[in-house]
Amino acid sequence: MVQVRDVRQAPPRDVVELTGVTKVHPGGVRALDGVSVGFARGSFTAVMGPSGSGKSTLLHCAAGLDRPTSGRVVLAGQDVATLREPKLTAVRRAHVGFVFQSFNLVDSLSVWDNVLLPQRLAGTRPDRGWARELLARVGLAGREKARPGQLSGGQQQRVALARALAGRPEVIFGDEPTGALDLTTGRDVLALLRSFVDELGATIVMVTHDPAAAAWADRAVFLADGRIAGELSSPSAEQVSARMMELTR
Ligand SMILES: Nc1ncnc2c1ncn2[C@@H]1O[C@H](COP(=O)(O)OP(=O)(O)OP(=O)(O)O)[C@@H](O)[C@H]1O
Repeated sequence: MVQVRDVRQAPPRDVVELTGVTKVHPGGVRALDGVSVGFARGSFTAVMGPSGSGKSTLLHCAAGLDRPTSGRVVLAGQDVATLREPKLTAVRRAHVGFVFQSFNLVDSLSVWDNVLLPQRLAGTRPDRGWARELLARVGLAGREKARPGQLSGGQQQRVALARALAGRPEVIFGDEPTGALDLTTGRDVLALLRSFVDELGATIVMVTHDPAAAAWADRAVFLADGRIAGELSSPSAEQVSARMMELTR
């Protein structure tokens, strides 16, 4: 019998979907081994796992920064695993926002120009009203003219958060976004990420080593030896720590 899906009960569409993704790095390291995982629109996912388990490789493949050896990566409706440059860069610029551990702001540009830079690179007209709203939301209204070097680490990361969302991307990837921040500042950044999801409908995928950071997510996905090793929904820091202990045993 042909199954017809009832669209009224359709689950939220995955913004990013990896199917059977394997990545063998130069030198023969199999960093990902048949990974299948999806990230639903409007969700916040933490990707966790022991050192060397493939978290960064997963993030890079999911974001179209790296190409898998085999498998499919559908991002915003396109299989980025097979796209060639410059189309791949164009898709990434149009649909993906990034937040890194080391902020990655351009020191020679003002806060304002940093926030608008991805849209300018993508060749789209920056939405200045939205950028202003985002800077206010992250607590930096009035600091548009400052240079990154004049700001604290927490403030720089908040500029990066506004930048990540300024182009209204389909998904924001975070690579240890709180890794360089102290506890309180890191918590502020996580609260902002949470509010982006809850209040603005953003989709966030964040690699982290920190169980307390993962507890801000709707879901924690675990990797071990390049494979999915389970997940937790609405995880607590204690549950995440316990799972990590099992994986590193
Ligand atoms: N560019 C590369 N060339 C060769 N090997 C690589 C490359 N990048 C990653 N690897 C290897 O792939 C495996 C997975 O690395 P990856 O950085 O994805 O793991 P990770 O879980 O993010 O680690 P960590 O938590 O230490 O950052 C490791 O064995 C690593 O040494």
